[in-house]
Amino acid sequence: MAHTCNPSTLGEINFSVIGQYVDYLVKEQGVKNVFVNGTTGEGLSLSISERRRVAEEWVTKGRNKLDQVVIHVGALSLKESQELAQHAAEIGADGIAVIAPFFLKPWNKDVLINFLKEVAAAAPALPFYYYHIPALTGIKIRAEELLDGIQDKIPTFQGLKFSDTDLLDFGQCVDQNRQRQFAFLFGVDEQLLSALVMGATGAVGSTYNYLGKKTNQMLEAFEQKDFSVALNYQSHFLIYFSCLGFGVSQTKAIMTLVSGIPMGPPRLPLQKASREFTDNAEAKLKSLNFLSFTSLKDRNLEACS
Ligand SMILES: CC(=O)N[C@H](C=O)[C@@H](O)[C@H](O)[C@H](O)CO
Ligand SMILES: CC(=O)C(=O)O
Repeated sequence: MAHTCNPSTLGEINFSVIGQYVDYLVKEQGVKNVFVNGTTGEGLSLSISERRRVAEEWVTKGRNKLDQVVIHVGALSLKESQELAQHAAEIGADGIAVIAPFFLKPWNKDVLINFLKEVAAAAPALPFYYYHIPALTGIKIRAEELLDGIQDKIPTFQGLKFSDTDLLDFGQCVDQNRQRQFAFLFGVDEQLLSALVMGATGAVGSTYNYLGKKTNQMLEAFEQKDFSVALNYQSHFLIYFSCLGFGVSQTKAIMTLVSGIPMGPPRLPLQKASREFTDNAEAKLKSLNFLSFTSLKDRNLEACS
């Protein structure tokens, strides 16, 4: 996530909370891998210099605490994407991820691969992940098709972050690459259990910021083949939380309530979650015994220093 800390409409980034955020994820949520400057972090709404600084902060503060820091370096400009990829390598990140460029669009698989290949080549020693998120990019090229022969073009290809509800496509990606050691990271948190059944090897998502511990319990139950317990986690928490709303603004508000770390509002064109949403979320979280910080809401959401 980016920590945009207002009063101004620009939503400046509050870099100073990143260290605290790392500690919270590791100690309170049992989350030791982070995906920086993606959707939740509003990576595409940040300037290149902001993206560089956020990445540096996560890598620095995460040293000896986090296992992996993967930086999303996708951009509309190939040149900017390459600059960010090279930067990620220089600062010692563990991997890079890229979405499809979404204004002037790659119209088929080969064109998309050509773009990704040029970005990957700017960081030839870093594992490369394709970030498939068609609902936001508008690029509907199936992941299964994209993966076919991808290592010939992108030798550093390491895996996929699959943020789409098409479990058939996801299952085919897994099935057709069985011999390869790819990471199949699933990104629709509400469907994670189904994706595990289809062969997901991990998950990347916004809700793990505050549901990391619960999700780890679900993964554990799945591992133990205790499917009714796993299903209970999936339905109880994620379906419950989806009533609250899962947009980027809402995630920041929920995360502030749950963690006590001021995430601040998002940057335009996103808008801060409404007061009504926050009050409702606070009441629901309280009823679930989710809040360790019950009376800090106003301070956390409004005041940032
Ligand atoms: C569109 C979006 O933000 N997708 C995230 C990951 O990619 C997910 O983690 C969702 O936020 C999550 O599944 C809640 O809908
Ligand atoms: C949630 C997620 O995966 C992202 O922020 O990109």
